Amino acid sequence: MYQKLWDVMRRVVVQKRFIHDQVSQGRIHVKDSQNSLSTTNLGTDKKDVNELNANESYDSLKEELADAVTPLWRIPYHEQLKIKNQRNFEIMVKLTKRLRPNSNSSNIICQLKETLPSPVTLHYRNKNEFHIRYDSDGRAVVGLCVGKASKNTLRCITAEKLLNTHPFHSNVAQHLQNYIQHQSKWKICEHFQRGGNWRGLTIRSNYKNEQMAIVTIHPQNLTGEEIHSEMERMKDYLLACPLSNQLVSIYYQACLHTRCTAEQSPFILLHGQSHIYERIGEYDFRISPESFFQVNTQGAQLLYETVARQLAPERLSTVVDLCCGTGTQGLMVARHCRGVIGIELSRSAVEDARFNAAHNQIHNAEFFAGRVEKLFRPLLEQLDAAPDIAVIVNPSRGGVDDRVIELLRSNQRVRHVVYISCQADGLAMNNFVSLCHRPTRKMNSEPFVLRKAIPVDMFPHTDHCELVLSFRR
Ligand SMILES: C[S@@+](CC[C@H](N)C(=O)[O-])C[C@H]1O[C@@H](n2cnc3c(N)ncnc32)[C@H](O)[C@@H]1O
Repeated sequence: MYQKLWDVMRRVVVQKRFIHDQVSQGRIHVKDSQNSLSTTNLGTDKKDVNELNANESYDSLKEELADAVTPLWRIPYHEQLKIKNQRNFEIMVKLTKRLRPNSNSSNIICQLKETLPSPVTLHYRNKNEFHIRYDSDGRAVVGLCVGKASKNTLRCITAEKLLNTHPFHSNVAQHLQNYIQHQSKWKICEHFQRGGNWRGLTIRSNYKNEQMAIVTIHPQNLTGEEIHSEMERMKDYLLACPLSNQLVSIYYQACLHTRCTAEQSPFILLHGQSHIYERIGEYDFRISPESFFQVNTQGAQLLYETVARQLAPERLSTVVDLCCGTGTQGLMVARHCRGVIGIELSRSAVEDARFNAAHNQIHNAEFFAGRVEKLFRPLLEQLDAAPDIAVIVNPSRGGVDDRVIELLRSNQRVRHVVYISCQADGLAMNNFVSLCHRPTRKMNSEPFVLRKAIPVDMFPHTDHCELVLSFRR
């Protein structure tokens, strides 16, 4: 049943038919898109979802967006977790087959725990990246896109009905949309060569519901002064809207490409604070406009606690946090070990990490900006006196370069690696295989053994899940 459900998630049309069948057979309980919920037995999120959906209706566009962005939204949360359990089991079967081609598929390579549920299932995203496009009537929409430009089916739909999106974020998007529709002389930039300026809006928020808005525009041929005066007008408009007291920071970025780093094109502060601050447990973390931060803060706390338990660094261990972002994970174990060293590509995230260490009075953590595939070797050479090195690896979806895995395997003082993957059946699986395969002529060092896999659900209603893998030797 869950295998079927998994396939269904990927194809929305089939999804609806399948879920209809399952419901009529009483196997699963789904939310009715026209009105609250169709059955009882809803587990932990029953009350929230009931409250949320009462008297609400979804038009077909909103439903299409919900199906694309949150493909499990019709299924109660405890059923979603079963789907994720099954999915993670399949990932472990795949990994087992790659490492032991002759093995029986019911015998997976390590202990697989049940998926840890997200502490919050509704409106959990602390960041949304909205697009700005025209609708079929030529009106500006600040929302999320579904469909494909190549097939001429691309549409931008407002996100206020999405279960994972905070109403405050949709609120700011709505205000900007009103501004563009009724006040601005600028057009929307849908294709760089065809002119137009408005491109996107990113909203970040924290536990206090304070928000940072980052508006992305294409400068085209406008002068700096023309850009700045339009941005000032937009800022004044947003600050005159209801709930604008929550908008503690407004930036814009004039960007010539699909995405620009701060080095390519600076983020210009129009209003308020330069950063927002998020709290996880007893720690406060500063976040810059472009730094990575886990999108579900309470889920992140669960993830970091899970990783810390698996890593269990000793007093004399040095913890190396590869792809450390703003330093969150490493800083949360720093008090339990000799020291923490983080490597991260984004300069602004590294500046945040250094600030975060000082701000939380952690004095045994250092952070370096650069690529792990370049910086990890010299770092290990500097650590030649460290008795024990425990490594956290938390890269983007593509995993880390082979050279990083070779270094982990060839350094005998690395006895423990905890790898966090948001797409364990993608390229990252090559990393897991390389850590564990038996010695070859190219990599003849002692392999790691995968001891435990713990899925942590950071993304309710979607088909994504983090997987924490604990490797030892
Ligand atoms: C999934 S995030 C994890 C960040 C951090 N561990 C956390 O929990 O917030 C992945 C991070 O890897 C960084 N990154 C991607 N490729 C990298 C590379 N080659 N070298 C160093 N960092 C990289 C990204 O900038 C991003 O901050």
